[in-house]
Amino acid sequence: MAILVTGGTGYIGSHTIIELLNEGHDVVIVDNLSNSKIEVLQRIKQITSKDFKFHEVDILCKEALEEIFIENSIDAVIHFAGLKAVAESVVKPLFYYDNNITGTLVLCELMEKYNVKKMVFSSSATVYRASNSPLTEDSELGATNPYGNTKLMIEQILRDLCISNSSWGVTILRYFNPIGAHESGLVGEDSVGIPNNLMPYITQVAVGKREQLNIYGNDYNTYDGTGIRDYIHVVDLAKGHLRALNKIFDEEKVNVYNLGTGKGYSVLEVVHKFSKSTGIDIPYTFCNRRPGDVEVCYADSSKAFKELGWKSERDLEEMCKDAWRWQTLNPYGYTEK
Ligand SMILES: NC(=O)c1ccc[n+]([C@@H]2O[C@H](COP(=O)([O-])OP(=O)(O)OC[C@H]3O[C@@H](n4cnc5c(N)ncnc54)[C@H](O)[C@@H]3O)[C@@H](O)[C@H]2O)c1
Ligand SMILES: O=c1ccn([C@@H]2O[C@H](COP(=O)(O)OP(=O)(O)O[C@H]3O[C@H](CO)[C@H](O)[C@H](O)[C@H]3O)[C@@H](O)[C@H]2O)c(=O)[nH]1
Repeated sequence: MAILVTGGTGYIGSHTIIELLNEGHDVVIVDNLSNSKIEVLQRIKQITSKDFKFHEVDILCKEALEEIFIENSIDAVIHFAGLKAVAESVVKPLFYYDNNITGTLVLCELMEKYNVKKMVFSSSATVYRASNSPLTEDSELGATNPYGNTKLMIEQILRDLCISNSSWGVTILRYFNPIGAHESGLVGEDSVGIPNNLMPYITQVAVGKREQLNIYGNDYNTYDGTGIRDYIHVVDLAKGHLRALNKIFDEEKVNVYNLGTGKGYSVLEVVHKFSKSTGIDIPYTFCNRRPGDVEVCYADSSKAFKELGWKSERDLEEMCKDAWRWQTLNPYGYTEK
């Protein structure tokens, strides 16, 4: 198939493209490089020895995006492009609503115009109220910040599109906490500035870029007091997209799947596993809870296994080792320094 990948130079997109190319798909990438680096394209080529197309285009720019639909015969779209920093979304809601929602509307309008009505969409576990883990796809929904609202709104837009015309087919994937990197150490997460997320912060402490990890809260009602999440290896997550692609041509128009491991780990467990896997101690200090954080969040991913034949295969140790390999081989990410 020929797949248009929006946001394809980003963290999850780049890993997914490697899997798509390895399975023989044709790939056209569109990304405005607002949160990614062009160097990743060389790395993908190095790993796969395959060619693909790249367009530096903002998906809000309808004319430029339309050119891509005119020039390429596309079968389906995997839509990763979006802004994802929760705290930033609280400060800049209009920026987030515009980029994520207007961007999706422009994309869908062109998909309809050029009769490309099949999409896999990146949603998030953040759409759940998250009070009752394990979370199934039917758990109660509700977002607490503009970023989460954009995901919920886009899910609704895609549902309405499928109701409007039966030739639309959409698979919504709700990711839990992707971490790790490609085993080659050539492709990984290149956080801009101070990382918000746990694993990139840990690896930056390990490499000496940051002094210590701040653990946000040790007074949660969990066995060691720290928050529990469902960490999933980014390569397992990427592989889930290939299984999801088969589903968009199905009878059922909208399908929703959790992509997680089904297992929750506390912050302290992740820190200890990282130290054990790499031999590096991570100094940490406990501080206040981070506003908006939930206590426990992990997936019931049995639906993805039943219907897509997908399940995660890599364990926490592999996630830590791969994240560390990426960090040590690329202390400054994709840039030299
Ligand atoms: N990483 C996570 O923890 C996580 C969890 C759940 C859901 N998601 C979702 O998965 C998707 C991919 O996440 P990621 O971690 O790879 O993020 P990322 O920031 O690494 O990748 C997103 C890519 O989209 C591009 N982009 C953003 N706005 C664009 C626009 N208007 N036009 C063109 N390109 C644009 C960015 O430059 C970036 O390369 C996002 O939609 C994100 O919300 C991520
Ligand atoms: O420096 C840090 C960073 C994180 N944490 C803790 O580590 C856990 C994981 O935090 P992350 O920021 O890595 O991940 P979140 O679960 O908070 O959020 C991520 O996963 C969600 C899906 O579950 C959403 O997609 C969200 O956008 C994405 O950032 C939380 O308990 C958090 O409090 C720390 O203690 N110190």
